[in-house]
Amino acid sequence: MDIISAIKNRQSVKAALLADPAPNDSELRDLLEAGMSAPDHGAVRPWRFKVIRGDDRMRLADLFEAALRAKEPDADAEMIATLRSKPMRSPLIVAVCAVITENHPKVPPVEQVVATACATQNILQAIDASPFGGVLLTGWTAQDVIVKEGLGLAPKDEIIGYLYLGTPTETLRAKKRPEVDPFIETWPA
Ligand SMILES: Cc1cc2nc3c(=O)[nH]c(=O)nc-3n(C[C@H](O)[C@H](O)[C@H](O)COP(=O)(O)O)c2cc1C
Repeated sequence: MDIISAIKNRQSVKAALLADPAPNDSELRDLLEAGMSAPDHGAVRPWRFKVIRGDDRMRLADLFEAALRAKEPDADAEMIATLRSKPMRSPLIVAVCAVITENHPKVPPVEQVVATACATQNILQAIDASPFGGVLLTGWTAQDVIVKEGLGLAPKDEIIGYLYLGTPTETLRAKKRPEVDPFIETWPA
């Protein structure tokens, strides 16, 4: 497939449809390397990839639970169990983070977030071109300071999302994408 068709046909795979085998360390490195060609004002390289594999997903579940208990002391067992189950859906998670350089003379925090998002998209595109599948998910935990701290981040930093990875258990059906024309305007009108 040519590159333009590959971009137009990329799609995510539901986390629950991602099973073993997940990319091994070498395969994952190759996928993450696609992030290195993201546009990046000032070459700040704000992205960090926290790899959480196999049983270590339980540690992420522990962190999510601690954050929930702090946020909602009355959280019941069902809420806790639902949250804890999230990281267990796929065999491998990469928390894609932006470590923000504050007071950068040229590159405001929003541009560092955008650069990390661009890196994420490159990685999603690489995943789509591989035998593996992936999806970027967030939820409230991505903004939570306890989760950030547990992942080794400061409150100023951002969790762009949790990239769930594995091998798709179903063949994907092509998705219909929106027509681009409604999104195009000539300015000034
Ligand atoms: C920053 C970000 C966070 C997202 N978080 C969620 C999420 O928490 N839950 C969800 O169902 N989709 C979320 N999505 C959307 C999915 O990643 C995905 O794009 C969506 O399932 C549609 O699939 P597609 O990529 O094939 O169009 C998020 C997307 C982005 C860019």
